[in-house]
Amino acid sequence: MINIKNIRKSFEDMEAVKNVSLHINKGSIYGLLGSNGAGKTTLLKILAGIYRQDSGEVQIDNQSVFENVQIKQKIIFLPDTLFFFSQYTIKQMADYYRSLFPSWNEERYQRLGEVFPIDQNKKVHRLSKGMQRQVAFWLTLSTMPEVLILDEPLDGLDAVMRQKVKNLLVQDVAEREMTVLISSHNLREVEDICDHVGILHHGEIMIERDLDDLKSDIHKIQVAFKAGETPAGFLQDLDVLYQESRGSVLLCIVRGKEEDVKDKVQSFHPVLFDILPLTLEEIFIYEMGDVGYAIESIMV
Ligand SMILES: Nc1ncnc2c1ncn2[C@@H]1O[C@H](COP(=O)(O)OP(=O)(O)OP(=O)(O)O)[C@@H](O)[C@H]1O
Repeated sequence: MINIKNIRKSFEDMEAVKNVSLHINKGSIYGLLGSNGAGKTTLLKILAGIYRQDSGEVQIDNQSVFENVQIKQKIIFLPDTLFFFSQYTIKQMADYYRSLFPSWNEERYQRLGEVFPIDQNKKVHRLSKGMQRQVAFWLTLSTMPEVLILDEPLDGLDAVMRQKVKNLLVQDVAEREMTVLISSHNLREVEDICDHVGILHHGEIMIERDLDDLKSDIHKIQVAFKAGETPAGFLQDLDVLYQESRGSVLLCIVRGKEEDVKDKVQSFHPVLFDILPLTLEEIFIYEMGDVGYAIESIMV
């Protein structure tokens, strides 16, 4: 559905996106993660047709996005800094969206008024930051987008509202195969809804995988040996991303299939051995460490 091929984008002499390729299937929720300044927002804006890439292709349903009005009516980009016309009420903003998007669904708009309990006659600018974000989702989801591009989408929402919004997103994906691309630093928030993740660093995609596959391929192990000494060859046998000693216990983050890691560790006859899954946040931290993003003593 979304195909990005070898795109590059520079701002003056600074290359923000370097030869990025991505494929996002229809009906999937893709988490775009990355360090500060990695190029996430630039990539999202290229995909939304706001920026034009310097080279490469960006296609949705096999059509180029930039200056393509038809495709742009199917996409909504919700930036981290929201825009509303000053002086407009929610109702007036809804009129504007209604005129802009042929796919606007009035029944959905009215139903979502129960999820977002805000008076439609209120001026959007006078609402709190979190309430403005609720309005943004209210209007956005009423347009029934085929592709939803979200930059830090849950910022400012309270815990109940975050859950409600996540449920609405998942519901639209399940019921009408909406495709969602989310960029967020809040990995705990995106972990439970994304099915794919891509990690961007210095403008390049480091990892792009199905989230379950990614999680099944990286583990935290705690291991200790008789006499407190790590046997020669133990670490060389494993694909270690990070290691730290705590007394006689060695803590490691290792890549590999769980069964293979278990077999290798057990062949060294440890007196203590635990293998634990990692959260997406931990995977992100250790993968970033592997490409030289400083991590020290952050084992959790
Ligand atoms: N309009 C612009 N003009 C010049 N440089 C820009 C512009 N927009 C982004 N950049 C630069 O491009 C790089 C990538 O920025 P971008 O906003 O895409 O990163 P990001 O991954 O979204 O970062 P963050 O997580 O901090 O929001 C940064 O070095 C930034 O300074």
